[in-house]
Amino acid sequence: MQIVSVIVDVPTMNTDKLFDYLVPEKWTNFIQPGMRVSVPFGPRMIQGFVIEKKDQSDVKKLRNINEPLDITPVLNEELLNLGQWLSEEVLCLKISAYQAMLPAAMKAKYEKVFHRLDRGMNPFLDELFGKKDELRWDIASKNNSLPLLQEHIKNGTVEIKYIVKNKANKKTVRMITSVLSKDELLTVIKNLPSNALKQKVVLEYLLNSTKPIPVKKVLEDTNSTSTTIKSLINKGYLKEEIKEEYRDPYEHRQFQKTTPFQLTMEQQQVINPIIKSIEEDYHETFLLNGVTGSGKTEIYLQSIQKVINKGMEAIVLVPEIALTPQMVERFKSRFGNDVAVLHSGLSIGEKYDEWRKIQRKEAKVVVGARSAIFAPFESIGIIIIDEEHENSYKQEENPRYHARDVAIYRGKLHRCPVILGSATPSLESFARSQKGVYTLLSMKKRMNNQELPSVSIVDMREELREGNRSMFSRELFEKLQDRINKKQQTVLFLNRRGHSSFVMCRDCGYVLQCPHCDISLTYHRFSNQMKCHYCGYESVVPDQCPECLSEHIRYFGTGTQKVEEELSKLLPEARVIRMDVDTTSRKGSHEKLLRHFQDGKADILLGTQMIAKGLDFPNITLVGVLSADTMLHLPDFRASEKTFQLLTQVSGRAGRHQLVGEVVIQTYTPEHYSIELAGAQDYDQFYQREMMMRKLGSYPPFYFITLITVIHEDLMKVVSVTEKITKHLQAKLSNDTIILGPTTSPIPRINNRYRYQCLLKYKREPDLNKHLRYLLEHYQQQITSDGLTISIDVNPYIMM
Ligand SMILES: Nc1ncnc2c1ncn2[C@@H]1O[C@H](COP(=O)(O)OP(=O)(O)OP(=O)(O)O)[C@@H](O)[C@H]1O
Ligand SMILES: [Zn+2]
Ligand SMILES: [Zn+2]
Repeated sequence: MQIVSVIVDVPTMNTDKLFDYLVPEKWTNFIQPGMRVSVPFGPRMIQGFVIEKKDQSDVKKLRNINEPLDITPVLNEELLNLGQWLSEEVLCLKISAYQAMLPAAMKAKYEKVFHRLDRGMNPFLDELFGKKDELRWDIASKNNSLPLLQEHIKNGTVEIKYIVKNKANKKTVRMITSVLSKDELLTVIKNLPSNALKQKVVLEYLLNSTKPIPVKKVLEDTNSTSTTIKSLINKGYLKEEIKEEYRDPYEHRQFQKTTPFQLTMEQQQVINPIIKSIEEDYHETFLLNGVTGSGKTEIYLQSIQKVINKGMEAIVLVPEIALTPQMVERFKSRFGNDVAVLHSGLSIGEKYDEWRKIQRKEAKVVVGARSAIFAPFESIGIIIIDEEHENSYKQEENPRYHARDVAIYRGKLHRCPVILGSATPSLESFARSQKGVYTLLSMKKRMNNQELPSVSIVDMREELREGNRSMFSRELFEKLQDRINKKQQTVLFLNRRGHSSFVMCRDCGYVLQCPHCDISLTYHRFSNQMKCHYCGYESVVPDQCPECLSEHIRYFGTGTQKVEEELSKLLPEARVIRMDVDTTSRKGSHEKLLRHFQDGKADILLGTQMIAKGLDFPNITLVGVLSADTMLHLPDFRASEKTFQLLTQVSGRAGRHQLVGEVVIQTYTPEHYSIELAGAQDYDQFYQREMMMRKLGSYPPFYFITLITVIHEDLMKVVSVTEKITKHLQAKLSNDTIILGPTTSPIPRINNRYRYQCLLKYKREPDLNKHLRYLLEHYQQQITSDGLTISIDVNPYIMM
């Protein structure tokens, strides 16, 4: 008897365990762990992952699996174990861990159908089903036939079936070739009846080709129809075949092959220990701390080359926002078709195809955003995380994992190096390098010994005092003019995070709020509407203050559009490219805008976070930061760190090649240490200062933190559940652990649901996850049926 244990696609705590099923004889040898199967679960068919095979089960009456959904396993043994580990580490359901590892196309899609059981005479069913046995739910619903069908289900003439659909479809193309020799073809053509003109054209077209040609191309080139082709196939002159084709997002791009650079002394020193660990097969985590433009990417490329030479594979993670065409190009130009790329700009089908290249070992290197850490490689020789300090490596929904932790887990298993690279490492990572947990590798010099750009910090309060009301300080404006005269390029950076355009009454100070969330509405200039970024609520912009009826109500804050307008007034001759969510939402637009800038078709690149990273253009000699401190005031203990990192990153875009760079940072709080030290580009000093603050506040890296948020529409309930959770943990956890709460969350209400939280700070709580799991189980009933949400974030990056 063949039995398999399956994790089923039902996302609740109750079902977060293995269910046993029998494997019908015909599939005994076929079914393997890691395959997806469809299985009966209650009255439905659902998708599941086979975790293990066994001969015995404690369950008496087992049901059969319905059918396999894969030919080969989609999760290998390593990934199956990794999912188990992940679910324990971040307290998520196993099914969500496994789903996170696969491309979206492989998530189950369910279809409900009615199945006719009685073939007798029934006019209603005859009409509804026609000659078929099955009828799709949505069609029945459209016909308003559901109530009558319900009757038939009750008396057993119809049943409901659930079908698990595979969304993961492969792209295929129809190809044709001639099966005749050239001479035979010529004879056929000669003997064709005179009215078979079209057939003649097609056969003549195929005279000179021996390889299969896509049908589509033949039709286009000969201006014929598929009927013509079909009759030629029927006559036995042509042969048709179906070929699978990858959707290649970079199909139309040419990549010029690059060769490795001769490494500088500093680069050589840094790469030696990495190569040693590749050659001698041991795991080590390196923190590669190199200033912007010091040549970190070249270190990655040459290390990967070593790995490929050994016949092994490489994973490279890049923050989503930095997965620019320029970045992809650097890898594709060095390794050609060995590179697969995974990021959110690809369509579902393209992602699926890139993933399959990896699974089939047709790619050696994957360059991708966070989830590429689960690439199904089997002999990994190196894992690289570029810009390791980026918060986007933490997933902010279940499973709430951090790619860095997964990287180190896999690195240990594969006995290979893990490289964390950054000009501004996260405080946690740098602290670990100081303690010797990670090996620190530093590069302090830029290529060609080019100086880091000089930074000047401008106090915008001073500007205002001296009568300058513009969003540009006099210094920045002068420099902007100067670059335009010199035909050099400028990057203007506007920090939008934590800073949106809101509408305020100038008389009474009233700010327009979302009626469902305790947060102000954002003004959208293009549609002239107010929008809530949390729940999607929209309203028109009022021309009167709802509070005091004053007409002096208008929007504040600086959006990229507003800056663009101002630029066109002050510097009408400047050619500006604006890059933000609005101008880059269309596929390929990001790439196009950057190419424009690179080709010198613009003087100023104006943008948000998305231009802070990865840009490496020789003609950029000025970087202006319009509003350095907007992030500083967020209720987040990492606010200073984020500000420092971002300012350093943006500044690093200037003067990377021959020309010298300058940076102007505008701020209202020039005395804040994160701005001052970003200006001085002094990471070490910043690290010392910030560590002191973290120690004072009992924050990471001195303490671990876990954030519990309770959400429900009934405020009383939220308060009482949070209180009970806090009490429970107070009783269970050690006295050294700090428990803050219950308190309202920084955003107290989203979409009419109230939010309370409890923050844990601890040095050692080996049983914490056990206690937390107990709480989740305890509230399971209310979570499934009463709309209660308890979100647990181990090592949170968003404190709202
Ligand atoms: N050994 C070398 N010889 C000559 N040029 C090099 C060498 N290494 C790197 N470069 C070039 O120097 C420039 C900066 O290098 P790179 O972009 O790799 O730096 P980085 O540290 O990754 O920068 P950032 O973190 O700021 O993006 C690039 O144009 C790169 O091609
Ligand atoms: Zn008012
Ligand atoms: Zn809202």
